[in-house]
Amino acid sequence: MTVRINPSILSADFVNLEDEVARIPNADLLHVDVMDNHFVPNLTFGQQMVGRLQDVSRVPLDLHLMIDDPDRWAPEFAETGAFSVTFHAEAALDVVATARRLREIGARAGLALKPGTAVEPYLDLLADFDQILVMTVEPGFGGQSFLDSTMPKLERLAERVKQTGLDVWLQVDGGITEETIVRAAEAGANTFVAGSSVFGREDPIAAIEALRDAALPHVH
Ligand SMILES: O=C(CO)[C@H](O)[C@H](O)COP(=O)(O)O
Ligand SMILES: [Co+2]
Repeated sequence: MTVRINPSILSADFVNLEDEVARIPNADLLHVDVMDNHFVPNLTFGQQMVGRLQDVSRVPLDLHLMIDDPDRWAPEFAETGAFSVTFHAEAALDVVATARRLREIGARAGLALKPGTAVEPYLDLLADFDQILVMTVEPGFGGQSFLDSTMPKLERLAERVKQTGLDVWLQVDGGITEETIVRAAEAGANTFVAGSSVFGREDPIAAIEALRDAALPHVH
């Protein structure tokens, strides 16, 4: 069974990012939250910054785009060489065309769903995606509490992934701790984003391993 732990740089010290990135050598991917102050009420990184993070990180980048017009911008972020690019279904005009562009550029294509967004319209589109991100908090800020109400959506996705035999990673993001990671793993997640419970700890390497150990017995 595979458990992926992707620390979110949103909870790191923004004036020491190169040092912060070096604190998580045992992470699977570095989760980078791109926010445009329109899709969410917060502003973080642009392409130039993402490109520099890519240069200094030995861990590949997992971009989470919380931006308007991903049809236009997601491919441009993929051009930075990111390992995966995940955009929000609520913001996109054509989720399949955008996913195909990402794959053409060489990035894994991800689709994110806010807590209130239904999964049903996307269940037949899984073949076009490499991962689905079920947001377990409202996007915009780190340090919020995990929403259990999102777990049925994850269960439905896990069931469909199993039925189809597709290799689609199921990611959760928001409020992941050593306790909530168990519930998310039981519901079908295998890829876990953690901001405050990694970068907020004195020993992020140990925090990553603790999360991994907590999830491992429960992933499907
Ligand atoms: O996408 C995000 C917020 O929109 C972040 O990735 C997420 O909130 C991580 O932070 P924490 O683990 O502290 O909840
Ligand atoms: Co995120």
